[in-house]
Amino acid sequence: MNMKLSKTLSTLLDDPRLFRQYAYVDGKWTHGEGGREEAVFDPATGEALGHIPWLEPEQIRGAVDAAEAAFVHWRALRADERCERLLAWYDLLQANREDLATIMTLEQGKPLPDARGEVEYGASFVRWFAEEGKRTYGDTIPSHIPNAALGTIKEPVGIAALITPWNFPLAMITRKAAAAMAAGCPVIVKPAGETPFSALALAELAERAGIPAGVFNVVLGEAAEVSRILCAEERVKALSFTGSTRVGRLLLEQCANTVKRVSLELGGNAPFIVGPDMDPKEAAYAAVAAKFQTAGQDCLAANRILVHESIHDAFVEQFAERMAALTVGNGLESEIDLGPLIHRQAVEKAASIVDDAISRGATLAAGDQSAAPGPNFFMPVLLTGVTPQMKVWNEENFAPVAGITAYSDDDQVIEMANDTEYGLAAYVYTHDIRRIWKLLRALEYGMVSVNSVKMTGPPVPFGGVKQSGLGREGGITGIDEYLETKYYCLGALGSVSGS
Ligand SMILES: NC(=O)c1ccc[n+]([C@@H]2O[C@H](COP(=O)([O-])OP(=O)(O)OC[C@H]3O[C@@H](n4cnc5c(N)ncnc54)[C@H](O)[C@@H]3O)[C@@H](O)[C@H]2O)c1
Ligand SMILES: N[C@@H](CC=O)C(=O)O
Repeated sequence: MNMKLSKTLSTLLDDPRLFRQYAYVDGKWTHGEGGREEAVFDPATGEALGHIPWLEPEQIRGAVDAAEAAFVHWRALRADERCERLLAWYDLLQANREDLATIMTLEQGKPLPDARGEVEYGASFVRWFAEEGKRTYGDTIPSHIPNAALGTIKEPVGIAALITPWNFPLAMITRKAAAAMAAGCPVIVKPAGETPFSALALAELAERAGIPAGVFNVVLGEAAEVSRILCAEERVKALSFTGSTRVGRLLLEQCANTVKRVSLELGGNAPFIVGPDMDPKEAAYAAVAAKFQTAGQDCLAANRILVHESIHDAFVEQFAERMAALTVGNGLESEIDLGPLIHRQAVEKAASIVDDAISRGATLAAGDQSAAPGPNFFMPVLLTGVTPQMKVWNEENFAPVAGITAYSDDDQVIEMANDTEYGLAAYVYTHDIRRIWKLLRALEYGMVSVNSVKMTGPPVPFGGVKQSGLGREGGITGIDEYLETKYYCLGALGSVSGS
């Protein structure tokens, strides 16, 4: 392990113990028994921030043993007792917000204000589910059987494996883990190899909050190997995955043998529809906000911007002006709007998407890559004349590449917007109530946001349709992913049971 570089990250923290370079299993910081490890890089500078061990298969199964043992006690706690421990975790997340944000900016690259926002956002799920755990009500069922009482109770499903991506390294964990833990389930988190340190800081704070050993575990290792073991394990009852549709499909297949509960939050290809009645400037500013957050590496990023032909040119002009004002640089510096992309392959993918669009007739309206401040940076790009034949239309570009297309009427834009295998989120900008209702109903998306860039938060049932996923996270439905419904029939009660 490179102590000099590790020291560099820890010296930036008020509490250096939040920077951990071990896995966390059964309440213990754990190294890999086979000596395998992986370096973690700052995408802004390319420097190694530290190293993480890869656990061996037996150690991954050891995490399942630990979770199995912890389940007995954790599920037996009253909901309000679990709530207290989760609220203590929430308080610690808030108290350590600045350090958590620094760790996140260093490993993920997003600007520090965005990282602070994500810590706040991630913590909000812990508070929400801490409370929601007290409301996992069952039902009373009017009996059709003589002298019987019927009903349901909710029980924790069991051990949950949580596999998460690098673009939101903290909130994608807490949205799952807090729901599972509030329901009474222990969790085994497998974070992305690019951003493990946020997950490990969460583990450190969970321990300080009094979450018992084995309830919150973080395993590290070769992604495909770890996932295969967790999916094959019969004792793991639920898998919740956030990441690409490609990997989501693989994991769904791998969970078939043990018939697990599977929740998938996968890729998006969000249309951003602008109606003819909109002020071009208002709509363009909103579209820039919906496109460039986290440098476009957001499942909710506006991927295809569809603008009514009557205001198309004015919209493009306003969009370009607003986009030109965005600053690109190291997220630790002040006044930065876009940090780096996660790694060099992401930059290469973005460049190939732009080249493909230009070769198929799109116009490069803005986006000079010679101004990029480093090899992992990609300057915002504006393409006009985008068509369905282009990758920028069909693929989730996950980069600061905006593609704009003109349309002529509502029926056409509905067809265009739905022309994708994805169905996560869609944006609609118009003040015409009839158009709003028509689009809202016709769009094949799990979430539709009208005249608002911000759409997420703890009360929201977050999730997609089509190949964007299965299930919902957050909201009153989020905890159901970790609960079984047990039906009971109490027979031979005598006439007192009523109906
Ligand atoms: N719908 C949502 O809520 C949501 C939220 C955030 C990100 N995402 C999606 O995530 C994607 C970007 O994240 P990413 O690049 O980290 O995704 P990814 O699918 O490459 O990786 C996600 C996780 O899966 C692991 N993984 C990678 N390859 C694997 C394999 N072969 N077998 C098992 N596990 C494997 C990774 O280590 C990581 O932990 C985008 O498609 C984005 O839209 C979706
Ligand atoms: N912004 C999304 C994460 C997608 O990448 C969220 O709020 O969950």
